[in-house]
Amino acid sequence: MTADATTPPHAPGRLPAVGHLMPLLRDRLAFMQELRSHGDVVQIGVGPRPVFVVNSPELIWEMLTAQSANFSKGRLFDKLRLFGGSPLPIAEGKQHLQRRRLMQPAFHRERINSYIDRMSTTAEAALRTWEHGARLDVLNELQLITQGVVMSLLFDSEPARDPAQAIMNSVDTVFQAAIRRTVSPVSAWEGLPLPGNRKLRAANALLRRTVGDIVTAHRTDPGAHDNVVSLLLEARDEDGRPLDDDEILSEVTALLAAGSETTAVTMAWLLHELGRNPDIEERLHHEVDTVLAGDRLTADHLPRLDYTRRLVTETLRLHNPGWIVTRQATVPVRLGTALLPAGADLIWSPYALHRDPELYHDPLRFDPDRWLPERPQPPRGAYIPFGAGKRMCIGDGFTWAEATVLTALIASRWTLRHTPGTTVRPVPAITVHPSSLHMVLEAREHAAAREAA
Ligand code: HEM
Repeated sequence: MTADATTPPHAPGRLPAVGHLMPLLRDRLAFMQELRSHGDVVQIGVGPRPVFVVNSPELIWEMLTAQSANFSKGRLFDKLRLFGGSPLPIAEGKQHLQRRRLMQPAFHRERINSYIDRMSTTAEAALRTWEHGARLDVLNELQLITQGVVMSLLFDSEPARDPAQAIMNSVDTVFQAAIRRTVSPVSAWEGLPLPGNRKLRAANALLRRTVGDIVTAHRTDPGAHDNVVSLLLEARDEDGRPLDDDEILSEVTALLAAGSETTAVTMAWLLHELGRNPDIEERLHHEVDTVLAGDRLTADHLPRLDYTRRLVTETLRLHNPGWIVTRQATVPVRLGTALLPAGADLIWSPYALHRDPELYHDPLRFDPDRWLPERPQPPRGAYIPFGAGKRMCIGDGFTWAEATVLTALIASRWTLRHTPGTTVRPVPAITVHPSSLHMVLEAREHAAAREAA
């Protein structure tokens, strides 16, 4: 270690015993963004617990790639064990590698192309229920759609709307409990029979029952399916051992949780931006009308939906669903000039990174054209909506396809208008979701007729 390596500085405003709990409770997102100005790695206090926030893109990249062996997933993921077991997002070491290898085939590019038809069918069924003039709870609706899409990947089928809503509410309850426990400085209350803990147990029981029924149905007729559950049922580890029901259940529940909320939130922000940027919406409509030309959307259309993809790229920058990703140092480490002891808790924030004014010109402006190839691109590590390295999101290709399909299908038929006087705020829970986002549906043929009149 060289002489200039030191313990990172404390962020200003730390109070005895509570640390930076006040700004974290008051406005977590503003606090995380403000930390950048205090250094590449900054120390904050979550109550008495020190946490190191990594702000520089080079060091985040280094932590996730070259030095990834020195870190475990950390506190947030530990709390996500509430979903049960040690599925892929939580598994460590050899177990992680084995599970990743096992699941990877389900996420190969060719497989994803084969899902596009299922994605369209699921989305179109939901869009057929939309009515001109109706006021839509955008996030809830998109959660149901994206959950349906992930279910079709996992099981080839979707539950009816009521069970789907119940599953979604349960996932939400577990997520909320995990984030509360991550930012809470004490954990003594976690095992007490409090209303929140009882609700958590009920939510978990419902998830395990519903998903368990589907797994059992697959077991009784294993050859009848070609999906992630059948892949997991056929899998064997190095010793030829199959996964047991609990392991399958926790993998499936984790994919359901990781894969629906994130994409739903991204799509909700995208529709919010379209609603307040009519010029961007018009360009999207033009592209979708030209490329689809009234045909059913297929995998062949996707590479030609250029503007749509830039729109998704920009949404994943400005409105990245992740505001906190955790790690824990398993050995003493050095990141840049920061020396961190073994056991140190670290976090990085995709949300704050993607809004860093040193990395992006006019960072708060929603501008899909900043991703035109002729424009200067941000440096390595500055745009990592899906993380990086061996723990990078396994669902990245799936998400690009799904978000492009959903955007194109919605834009080909619908315009969503904000209701006058609405203000939409970002709420940092497990993802950064929009506060209440209700929009009015306008069928495009009605909008065209209105403009012509
Ligand atoms: C907008 C959509 C999404 C975003 C922004 C997102 C983001 C992320 C990020 C940042 C990580 C890495 C976390 C870390 O480094 O600790 C991750 C991991 C993961 N994601 Fe996603 N994700 C999205 C969609 C999906 C989908 C659709 C699926 C599956 C259907 C999925 C499944 C997973 C899994 C299983 C992991 C753990 C991978 C591993 O540890 O090997 N995600 N995601």
